[in-house]
Amino acid sequence: MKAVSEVKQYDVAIVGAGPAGLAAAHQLHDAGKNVVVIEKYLWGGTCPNYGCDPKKILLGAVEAKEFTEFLSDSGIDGHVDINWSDLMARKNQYTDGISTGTEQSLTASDIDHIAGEASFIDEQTAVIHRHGQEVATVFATDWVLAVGQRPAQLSFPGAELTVDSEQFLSLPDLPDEVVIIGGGFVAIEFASIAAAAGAKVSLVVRGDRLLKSFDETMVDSLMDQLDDRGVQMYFGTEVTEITSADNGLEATLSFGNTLSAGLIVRAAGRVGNHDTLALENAHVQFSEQGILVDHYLRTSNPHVYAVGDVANSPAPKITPLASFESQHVANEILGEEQSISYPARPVVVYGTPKLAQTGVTTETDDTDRYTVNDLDITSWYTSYRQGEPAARVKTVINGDGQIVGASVLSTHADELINYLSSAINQGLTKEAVSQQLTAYPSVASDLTYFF
Ligand SMILES: Cc1cc2nc3c(=O)[nH]c(=O)nc-3n(C[C@H](O)[C@H](O)[C@H](O)COP(=O)(O)OP(=O)(O)OC[C@H]3O[C@@H](n4cnc5c(N)ncnc54)[C@H](O)[C@@H]3O)c2cc1C
Ligand SMILES: NC(=O)c1ccc[n+]([C@@H]2O[C@H](COP(=O)([O-])OP(=O)(O)OC[C@H]3O[C@@H](n4cnc5c(N)ncnc54)[C@H](O)[C@@H]3O)[C@@H](O)[C@H]2O)c1
Repeated sequence: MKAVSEVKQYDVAIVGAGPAGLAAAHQLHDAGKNVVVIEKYLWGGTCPNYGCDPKKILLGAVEAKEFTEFLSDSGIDGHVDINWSDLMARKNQYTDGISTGTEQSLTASDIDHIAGEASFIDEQTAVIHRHGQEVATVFATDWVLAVGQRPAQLSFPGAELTVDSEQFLSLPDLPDEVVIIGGGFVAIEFASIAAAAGAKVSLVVRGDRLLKSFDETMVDSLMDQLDDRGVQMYFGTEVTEITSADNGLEATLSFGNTLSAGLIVRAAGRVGNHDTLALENAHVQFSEQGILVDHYLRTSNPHVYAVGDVANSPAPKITPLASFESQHVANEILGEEQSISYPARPVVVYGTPKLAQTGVTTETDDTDRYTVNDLDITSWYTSYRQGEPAARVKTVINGDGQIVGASVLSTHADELINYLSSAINQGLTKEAVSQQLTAYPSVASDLTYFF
């Protein structure tokens, strides 16, 4: 076996300093464990550096513009434009300090951390490489793998001319014409931002609909809104080639026609970073969907757990779930043996408008157990006040009158879905919700009338 650097010994080694890795690191350290965190790129991971947070900063300007347009000729005169480079500067001002600040907070908390890429050499030992050099060897009693995902590559000729989500969120200029490949979260969020910022946006979607995990009728309502905002959608088609043209790029679609674009964004799903870890040396099994875990989030190696985006667990790959899984594993390492059970989880697509869902699907056809209410709330006070062009809520109520599921389409869907998730997790009936005191008029005061 190749000689390794001096072996550092820990109770727990955590690979990946995103929301998942950091949550476990702080919890285990606070409980007295000797912990190390290993990160190969930016401290803080995807969400604050090149995911959720920068995206929602861009959306801040989009919402301000939309709110102005909603009241155009109804109290607001004039036109608002998004200045992309100023907006990007504002975003950079936020993200530039994230990685350093996160590392500083590990130092301040006295948590050992190593910059570099971890790969296993046996069941409990990994070497850490930085810029091709071996910088450390780590042995730990337990390992938490929280290495996340990266954008999937595409393999047609010219695919290297596309940009991924991280590059989109740092674009110095936004071209006039943008093609986005994909029909999931990233594609819709970026289409909403680019269209509001003035680009002509085309979505190229391989399947026959957007957002397969959401209620189809709600997705149809979202599509109508995207259509009204000028987003062109091509379904059942793929990009088969991209070539450089005089003024930019040209994408050829599988049904033969071409789209010109200054920018082509690859938003065709994400793949796990487990392939960076030499998992075979640790006898940790994985599939294309990520690291295989049981109900305790344990891998095939009893010393190794996997959490967050890289775990092939049944949870959606979003930040709150990454932290939730991580806290669960930290509790297990601290001696609390319990299989994981997920509460109702709010999932939001930050488009224009936002689409959110939680709990039992509003597409349920189990009429013996559930009643589904479907309300167009566009004319309700909250939407009317802001001139919102479309708003809709669906709720699922069980036989005991408890709220068990919901879908919301609205500029306020991110807030409403939190209230609804909270009601579901507390087992509240519709009567109990109507007895809650809320400020009036407010988004929350509409809740009483949803059921
Ligand atoms: C564009 C975009 C927008 C998003 N928006 C939202 C949103 O609005 N809301 C939401 O809830 N979720 C959102 N997500 C998803 C969210 O970012 C992820 O669910 C979350 O970051 C997962 O956390 P994690 O810790 O599992 O992985 P990550 O945050 O990806 O962290 C994993 C870390 O591991 C590191 N790493 C990888 N391999 C190694 C190795 N071998 N050695 C050392 N380090 C390694 C990586 O560099 C990375 O820093 C978004 C994602 C994207 C891409
Ligand atoms: N608001 C949020 O919480 C948020 C935002 C962004 C991302 N995320 C997370 O990141 C994950 C990844 O997002 P995503 O949008 O990249 O993936 P996704 O899995 O949501 O969607 C991928 C889409 O690309 C399509 N596709 C795949 N290959 C294609 C091809 N060759 N041509 C055309 N279309 C193709 C798929 O049919 C699908 O519609 C999400 O599942 C979610 O977990 C969450």
